[in-house]
Amino acid sequence: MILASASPRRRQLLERAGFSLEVRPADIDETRRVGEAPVDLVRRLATEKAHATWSSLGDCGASEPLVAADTIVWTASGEVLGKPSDEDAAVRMLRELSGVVHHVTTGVCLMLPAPGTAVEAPVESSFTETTSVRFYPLTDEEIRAYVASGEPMDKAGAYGIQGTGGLFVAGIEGDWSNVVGLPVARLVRELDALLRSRGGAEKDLLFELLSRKPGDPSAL
Ligand SMILES: Cc1cn([C@H]2C[C@H](O)[C@@H](COP(=O)(O)OP(=O)(O)OP(=O)(O)O)O2)c(=O)[nH]c1=O
Repeated sequence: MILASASPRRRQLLERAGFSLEVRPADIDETRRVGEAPVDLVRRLATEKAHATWSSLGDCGASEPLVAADTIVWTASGEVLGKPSDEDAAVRMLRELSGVVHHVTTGVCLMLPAPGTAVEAPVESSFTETTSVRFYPLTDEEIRAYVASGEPMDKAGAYGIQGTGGLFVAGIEGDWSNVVGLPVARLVRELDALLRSRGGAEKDLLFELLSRKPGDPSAL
Protein backbone atom coordinates (compact mmCIF):
# COMPACT_ATOMS: atom_id res chain seq x y z
CA MET A 1 0.00 0.00 0.00
CA ILE A 2 1.15 3.57 -0.65
CA LEU A 3 1.08 5.86 2.42
CA ALA A 4 0.74 9.51 1.38
CA SER A 5 1.92 10.78 4.77
CA ALA A 6 5.16 11.71 6.49
CA SER A 7 3.76 10.72 9.89
CA PRO A 8 5.88 7.96 11.48
CA ARG A 9 2.89 7.14 13.72
CA ARG A 10 0.67 6.33 10.75
CA ARG A 11 3.37 4.12 9.29
CA GLN A 12 3.76 2.21 12.55
CA LEU A 13 0.00 1.73 13.01
CA LEU A 14 -0.36 0.29 9.49
CA GLU A 15 2.74 -1.89 9.71
CA ARG A 16 1.55 -3.31 13.03
CA ALA A 17 -1.73 -4.25 11.33
CA GLY A 18 0.22 -6.19 8.70
CA PHE A 19 0.53 -3.79 5.75
CA SER A 20 3.68 -3.34 3.70
CA LEU A 21 4.15 0.33 2.85
CA GLU A 22 5.73 2.61 0.32
CA VAL A 23 5.86 6.07 1.94
CA ARG A 24 5.15 8.99 -0.44
CA PRO A 25 4.27 12.12 1.58
CA ALA A 26 2.25 14.91 -0.04
CA ASP A 27 3.00 18.59 0.45
CA ILE A 28 -0.22 20.64 0.41
CA ASP A 29 -1.49 23.91 1.87
CA GLU A 30 -3.31 22.91 5.10
CA THR A 31 -5.00 26.29 5.72
CA ARG A 32 -8.57 26.08 7.03
CA ARG A 33 -11.19 27.86 4.91
CA VAL A 34 -13.34 30.52 6.56
CA GLY A 35 -16.27 28.85 8.32
CA GLU A 36 -15.12 25.34 7.39
CA ALA A 37 -16.32 22.73 9.92
CA PRO A 38 -13.59 20.54 11.51
CA VAL A 39 -14.88 17.30 9.91
CA ASP A 40 -15.08 18.97 6.47
CA LEU A 41 -11.55 20.34 6.87
CA VAL A 42 -9.89 16.97 7.61
CA ARG A 43 -11.80 15.16 4.88
CA ARG A 44 -10.81 17.82 2.34
CA LEU A 45 -7.14 17.82 3.41
CA ALA A 46 -6.93 13.99 3.34
CA THR A 47 -8.44 14.03 -0.17
CA GLU A 48 -6.03 16.74 -1.34
CA LYS A 49 -3.05 14.79 0.06
CA ALA A 50 -4.24 11.60 -1.68
CA HIS A 51 -4.72 13.40 -5.02
CA ALA A 52 -1.34 15.16 -4.78
CA THR A 53 0.53 11.90 -4.21
CA TRP A 54 -1.51 10.05 -6.83
CA SER A 55 -0.64 12.72 -9.46
CA SER A 56 3.04 12.55 -8.49
CA LEU A 57 3.05 8.86 -9.47
CA GLY A 58 2.86 9.82 -13.16
CA ASP A 59 0.71 8.59 -16.04
CA CYS A 60 0.54 5.00 -14.89
CA GLY A 61 -0.79 5.94 -11.44
CA ALA A 62 -0.45 3.40 -8.65
CA SER A 63 -0.78 -0.35 -8.93
CA GLU A 64 -1.82 -0.68 -5.29
CA PRO A 65 -4.14 1.10 -2.81
CA LEU A 66 -3.15 4.55 -1.55
CA VAL A 67 -4.07 6.05 1.82
CA ALA A 68 -3.83 9.67 3.03
CA ALA A 69 -5.02 11.21 6.29
CA ASP A 70 -5.24 14.39 8.30
CA THR A 71 -5.75 14.72 12.06
CA ILE A 72 -6.92 17.75 14.04
CA VAL A 73 -7.95 18.49 17.60
CA TRP A 74 -11.00 20.69 18.14
CA THR A 75 -12.78 22.10 21.13
CA ALA A 76 -16.45 22.42 22.11
CA SER A 77 -16.44 25.99 20.77
CA GLY A 78 -15.31 24.70 17.34
CA GLU A 79 -11.76 26.04 17.62
CA VAL A 80 -9.35 23.93 15.57
CA LEU A 81 -5.93 23.08 17.00
CA GLY A 82 -3.44 21.84 14.41
CA LYS A 83 0.27 21.41 15.00
CA PRO A 84 1.72 24.21 17.18
CA SER A 85 3.87 26.72 15.30
CA ASP A 86 6.17 27.24 18.31
CA GLU A 87 6.45 26.52 22.04
CA ASP A 88 4.21 29.43 23.05
CA ALA A 89 1.47 28.11 20.76
CA ALA A 90 1.89 24.65 22.32
CA VAL A 91 1.51 26.14 25.83
CA ARG A 92 -1.66 28.01 24.76
CA MET A 93 -3.18 24.85 23.24
CA LEU A 94 -2.52 22.74 26.33
CA ARG A 95 -3.99 25.42 28.62
CA GLU A 96 -7.11 25.28 26.49
CA LEU A 97 -7.34 21.48 26.73
CA SER A 98 -6.71 21.41 30.51
CA GLY A 99 -9.58 19.83 32.48
CA VAL A 100 -12.03 19.61 29.55
CA VAL A 101 -13.25 17.22 26.87
CA HIS A 102 -12.05 17.82 23.30
CA HIS A 103 -12.44 15.96 20.04
CA VAL A 104 -9.86 14.44 17.73
CA THR A 105 -10.98 13.91 14.14
CA THR A 106 -9.05 12.13 11.44
CA GLY A 107 -10.07 12.35 7.80
CA VAL A 108 -8.99 9.46 5.60
CA CYS A 109 -8.96 9.20 1.81
CA LEU A 110 -8.47 5.86 0.04
CA MET A 111 -7.69 5.52 -3.67
CA LEU A 112 -7.51 2.39 -5.80
CA PRO A 113 -6.46 1.93 -9.38
CA ALA A 114 -9.44 1.22 -11.64
CA PRO A 115 -9.77 -2.49 -12.51
CA GLY A 116 -7.96 -3.63 -15.61
CA THR A 117 -6.26 -0.49 -16.79
CA ALA A 118 -4.32 2.27 -15.08
CA VAL A 119 -5.48 4.93 -17.55
CA GLU A 120 -9.06 4.89 -16.20
CA ALA A 121 -9.85 7.22 -13.30
CA PRO A 122 -9.06 5.64 -9.92
CA VAL A 123 -11.87 4.78 -7.51
CA GLU A 124 -11.81 6.53 -4.15
CA SER A 125 -13.65 6.96 -0.88
CA SER A 126 -13.21 9.17 2.15
CA PHE A 127 -14.52 9.16 5.70
CA THR A 128 -13.93 10.81 9.08
CA GLU A 129 -13.63 9.29 12.54
CA THR A 130 -13.94 11.24 15.79
CA THR A 131 -12.67 10.32 19.26
CA SER A 132 -13.42 12.34 22.41
CA VAL A 133 -10.63 12.81 24.96
CA ARG A 134 -10.91 14.24 28.48
CA PHE A 135 -7.82 15.81 30.10
CA TYR A 136 -7.09 16.12 33.79
CA PRO A 137 -6.65 19.72 34.93
CA LEU A 138 -3.02 20.68 34.17
CA THR A 139 -0.82 23.11 36.06
CA ASP A 140 1.30 25.63 34.18
CA GLU A 141 4.43 23.88 35.49
CA GLU A 142 3.27 20.55 34.04
CA ILE A 143 2.46 22.18 30.69
CA ARG A 144 5.83 23.95 30.49
CA ALA A 145 7.80 20.82 31.44
CA TYR A 146 5.97 18.83 28.77
CA VAL A 147 6.45 21.47 26.07
CA ALA A 148 10.17 21.68 26.92
CA SER A 149 10.42 17.90 26.26
CA GLY A 150 9.73 18.61 22.58
CA GLU A 151 7.11 15.86 22.23
CA PRO A 152 4.18 18.19 21.40
CA MET A 153 5.79 20.07 18.53
CA ASP A 154 4.83 17.87 15.55
CA LYS A 155 1.42 16.83 16.87
CA ALA A 156 -2.07 18.25 16.46
CA GLY A 157 -3.30 19.79 19.74
CA ALA A 158 0.30 19.79 21.05
CA TYR A 159 0.23 16.35 22.68
CA GLY A 160 0.87 12.71 21.85
CA ILE A 161 -1.49 10.28 23.56
CA GLN A 162 0.97 7.50 22.68
CA GLY A 163 3.80 9.24 24.56
CA THR A 164 4.06 11.03 27.90
CA GLY A 165 1.10 13.14 26.74
CA GLY A 166 -0.94 10.07 27.67
CA LEU A 167 -0.37 11.10 31.32
CA PHE A 168 -2.78 14.04 30.75
CA VAL A 169 -5.63 11.76 29.70
CA ALA A 170 -8.43 11.07 32.20
CA GLY A 171 -10.68 9.27 29.72
CA ILE A 172 -11.31 8.54 26.06
CA GLU A 173 -14.40 7.62 24.07
CA GLY A 174 -13.77 6.05 20.67
CA ASP A 175 -10.80 4.61 18.81
CA TRP A 176 -7.39 5.26 20.45
CA SER A 177 -5.47 4.76 17.18
CA ASN A 178 -7.60 7.50 15.60
CA VAL A 179 -6.04 9.96 18.09
CA VAL A 180 -2.55 8.76 17.10
CA GLY A 181 -3.37 9.58 13.47
CA LEU A 182 -5.27 6.75 11.81
CA PRO A 183 -8.43 4.77 12.69
CA VAL A 184 -6.91 1.49 11.51
CA ALA A 185 -9.80 -0.90 12.26
CA ARG A 186 -12.28 1.30 10.36
CA LEU A 187 -9.75 1.86 7.55
CA VAL A 188 -9.46 -1.89 6.94
CA ARG A 189 -13.25 -2.22 6.73
CA GLU A 190 -13.58 0.79 4.40
CA LEU A 191 -10.76 -0.53 2.20
CA ASP A 192 -12.43 -3.95 2.06
CA ALA A 193 -15.69 -2.29 0.96
CA LEU A 194 -13.89 -0.25 -1.70
CA LEU A 195 -12.04 -3.31 -3.04
CA ARG A 196 -15.35 -5.18 -3.27
CA SER A 197 -17.19 -2.27 -4.94
CA ARG A 198 -14.43 -1.99 -7.55
CA GLY A 199 -14.58 -5.72 -8.26
CA GLY A 200 -11.68 -8.11 -8.62
CA ALA A 201 -11.04 -8.60 -4.87
CA GLU A 202 -10.70 -12.35 -4.44
CA LYS A 203 -10.31 -12.38 -0.66
CA ASP A 204 -11.50 -10.51 2.38
CA LEU A 205 -8.71 -8.15 3.55
CA LEU A 206 -9.70 -8.21 7.23
CA PHE A 207 -9.71 -12.03 7.19
CA GLU A 208 -6.30 -12.04 5.49
CA LEU A 209 -4.81 -9.67 8.10
CA LEU A 210 -6.29 -11.64 11.00
CA SER A 211 -4.94 -14.92 9.61
CA ARG A 212 -1.31 -13.76 9.32
CA LYS A 213 1.24 -15.51 11.52
CA PRO A 214 4.36 -13.71 12.80
CA GLY A 215 6.87 -13.61 9.94
CA ASP A 216 4.25 -14.07 7.19
CA PRO A 217 4.56 -11.67 4.24
CA SER A 218 2.59 -8.43 4.53
CA ALA A 219 -0.96 -8.24 3.26
CA LEU A 220 -1.02 -5.39 0.76
C1 LIG B 1 -3.61 14.26 19.01
C2 LIG B 1 -2.41 13.54 18.47
C3 LIG B 1 -1.87 13.80 17.22
N1 LIG B 1 -0.78 13.14 16.76
C4 LIG B 1 -0.20 13.42 15.43
C5 LIG B 1 -0.78 12.58 14.28
C6 LIG B 1 -0.34 13.35 13.06
O1 LIG B 1 0.93 12.84 12.66
C7 LIG B 1 -0.19 14.80 13.57
C8 LIG B 1 -1.22 15.72 12.92
O2 LIG B 1 -0.69 16.23 11.73
P1 LIG B 1 -1.18 15.83 10.26
O3 LIG B 1 -1.11 17.07 9.43
O4 LIG B 1 -2.49 15.08 10.30
O5 LIG B 1 -0.09 14.78 9.74
P2 LIG B 1 1.48 14.96 9.58
O6 LIG B 1 1.85 16.39 9.30
O7 LIG B 1 2.16 14.30 10.76
O8 LIG B 1 1.78 14.06 8.30
P3 LIG B 1 1.22 14.27 6.78
O9 LIG B 1 0.64 15.67 6.64
O10 LIG B 1 2.39 14.03 5.88
O11 LIG B 1 0.15 13.21 6.60
O12 LIG B 1 -0.42 14.75 14.98
C9 LIG B 1 -0.17 12.16 17.53
O13 LIG B 1 0.83 11.55 17.10
N2 LIG B 1 -0.69 11.87 18.77
C10 LIG B 1 -1.78 12.50 19.29
O14 LIG B 1 -2.21 12.18 20.43
